[in-house]
Amino acid sequence: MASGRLVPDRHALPARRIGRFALACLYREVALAHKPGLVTPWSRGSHEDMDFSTFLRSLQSLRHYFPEIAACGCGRPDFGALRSLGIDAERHMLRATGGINTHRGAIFNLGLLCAAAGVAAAGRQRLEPASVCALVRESWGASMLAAPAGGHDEAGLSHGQKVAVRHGVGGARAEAAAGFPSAMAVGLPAYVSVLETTGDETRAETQALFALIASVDDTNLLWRGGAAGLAHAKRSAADFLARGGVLARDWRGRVDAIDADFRSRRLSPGGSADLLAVTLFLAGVGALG
Ligand SMILES: CC(C)(COP(=O)(O)OP(=O)(O)OC[C@H]1O[C@@H](n2cnc3c(N)ncnc32)[C@H](O[C@H]2O[C@H](COP(=O)(O)OP(=O)(O)OP(=O)(O)O)[C@@H](O)[C@H]2O)[C@@H]1O)[C@@H](O)C(=O)NCCC(=O)NCCS
Ligand SMILES: Nc1ncnc2[nH]cnc12
Repeated sequence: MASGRLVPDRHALPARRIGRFALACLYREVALAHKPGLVTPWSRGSHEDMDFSTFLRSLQSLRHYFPEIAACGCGRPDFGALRSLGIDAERHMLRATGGINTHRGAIFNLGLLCAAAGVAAAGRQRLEPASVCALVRESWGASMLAAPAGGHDEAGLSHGQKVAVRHGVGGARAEAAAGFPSAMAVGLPAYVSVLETTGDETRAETQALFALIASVDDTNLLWRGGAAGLAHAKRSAADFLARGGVLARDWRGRVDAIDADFRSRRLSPGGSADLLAVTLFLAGVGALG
């Protein structure tokens, strides 16, 4: 694939549509009311340093990034071109939030999916969940595993890298490099099944989030709670699902109880929240083509 950001004008419209849709998916994730340990419009969850307005500022700072990376995808870029857009976007986000990491995972995951949707749109291929995920895996999977991480502290390691070393998990990079197996095999089926049964977006989103928490090795949970924290969060989510999930009559009360428990343990499933936004993107990508 050739590197380069120059994009012919005929790609501007689909790229804008793809990028705006990614932003809308991120908005739906943070706006979802009942979530365990995560920021909502009414709660900081397990976070002292951010709230809903921090996320809105972050989204505002990313409004050009997603259309831009989708447009870049139309030119069939190599990973280096995408990476430099991603690192720029991280900088904008950190400036807008006063140094708080709201969307680093999403900049990476949804950035890659926007670029893949751009590749497909430019090649007049149908936009489908499996094909855009396969494009991410086949086009950039090997390069993203080989690239150094963007988020560094004084020791030069991101939180994700530190827990990868300690606990041997792959995190955001392994998920994207494999073509988003958690979103495809866990988040999307849970979302689609509840949406078909109930017609209720909120319940479908909540069920998908819990299915993801029950199955993903979320490096945020590992960072904050260690192996015991991750295991506890997975068990709580699996138990919620086993008792009927969002199809149970008292589901909101049960989510709120799990939220209180996560907050008391300072647990936050930020990686699963990002993968909920990825799931929503995949659920709607077919309508963008
Ligand atoms: C490739 C990078 C994304 C680097 O990833 P790395 O694995 O090195 O780790 P992190 O920098 O720690 O970030 C990865 C974030 O990905 C999310 N995530 C976690 N687990 C998974 C998973 N299994 N699958 C998918 N995604 C996952 C998660 O994001 C959320 O957490 C963020 C908050 O994190 P953190 O700052 O650690 O949180 P706090 O607990 O609040 O910290 P303290 O309060 O304790 O200080 C939040 O933003 C969510 O989004 C992970 O955190 C990337 O950094 C990189 O290389 N970027 C360069 C750009 C690039 O290459 N772009 C390519 C083209 S787009
Ligand atoms: N709603 C949310 N709360 C906390 N961290 C997150 N990372 C992504 N979405 C999040």
